[in-house]
Amino acid sequence: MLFIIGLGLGDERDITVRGLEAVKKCDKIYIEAYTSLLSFGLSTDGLSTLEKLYGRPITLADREMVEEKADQILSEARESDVAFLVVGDPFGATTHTDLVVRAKKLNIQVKVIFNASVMNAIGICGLQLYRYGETVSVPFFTETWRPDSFYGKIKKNRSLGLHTLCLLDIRVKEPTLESLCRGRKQYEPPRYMKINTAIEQLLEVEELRGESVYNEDTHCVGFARLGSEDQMILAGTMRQLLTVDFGAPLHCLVIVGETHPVEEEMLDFYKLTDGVPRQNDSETA
Ligand SMILES: C[S@@+](CC[C@H](N)C(=O)[O-])C[C@H]1O[C@@H](n2cnc3c(N)ncnc32)[C@H](O)[C@@H]1O
Repeated sequence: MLFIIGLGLGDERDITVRGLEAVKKCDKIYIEAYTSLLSFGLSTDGLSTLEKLYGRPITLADREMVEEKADQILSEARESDVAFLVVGDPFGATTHTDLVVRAKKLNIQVKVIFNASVMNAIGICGLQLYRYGETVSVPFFTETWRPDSFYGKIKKNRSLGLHTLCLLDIRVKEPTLESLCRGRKQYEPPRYMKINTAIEQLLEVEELRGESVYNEDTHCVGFARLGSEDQMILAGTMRQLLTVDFGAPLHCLVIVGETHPVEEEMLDFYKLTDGVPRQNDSETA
């Protein structure tokens, strides 16, 4: 049996009771480590807090492993109970449907155990989840690659008065250009996009495309480390948020659409007034 288990957003204590029970009875445990940040952490003694909690070793499944060695995970799941852990929810933002489809085609039983996702945690700012349009991803721009497909989607959402969740790029285990040329893999240090970079890139694209989809005065909400004790949530214009230090990753950004008075009332608590938020939200984590 293949158990696909959501770990939630904060730390190792956010696994559900049902999830923990499943992990404890599995013969092998993998953790997906490329679409989210392990604030759950691999500690310096080499044993992660998760491994301590479960009393079991965990294999880090990076993108290469999940994409190239899924067969190994699946053949183990055919013979025994295997846990595949995902930070957040297994089907929140990053869908692990590929693994599920492959398992089902091989007649391997799959059990999914849900958890909180960034997709619902953003509800804390008061913007109603059912008033969002399509979620977009903002990739890191390079000198030669500046993809802007998010722009059309944001335009559509805004034309309908809907909010837009922007998920920000994560670069983990990216091979260096040099190593690709030499055929021997070496990796860039991990990079997590900050809200400031995302806003810079969004404004750059607006400048280039010029379709007046948003501008520096457009209202947004920035979120950092949702679900952690020190989560940070601030509402302000793009200009205001551009200079805020949101601290350590992970970050995401919401571009606010048309608001209902009830949404406004809640959002007000997170608004920057004279550069200072009315409320620090860490106590609600
Ligand atoms: C591809 S999604 C992974 C979603 C995860 N499976 C879930 O259900 O939450 C990763 C992106 O979501 C956003 N994100 C994930 N966790 C976050 C958190 N705790 N606080 C703020 N943003 C977060 C970041 O923009 C990050 O790059």
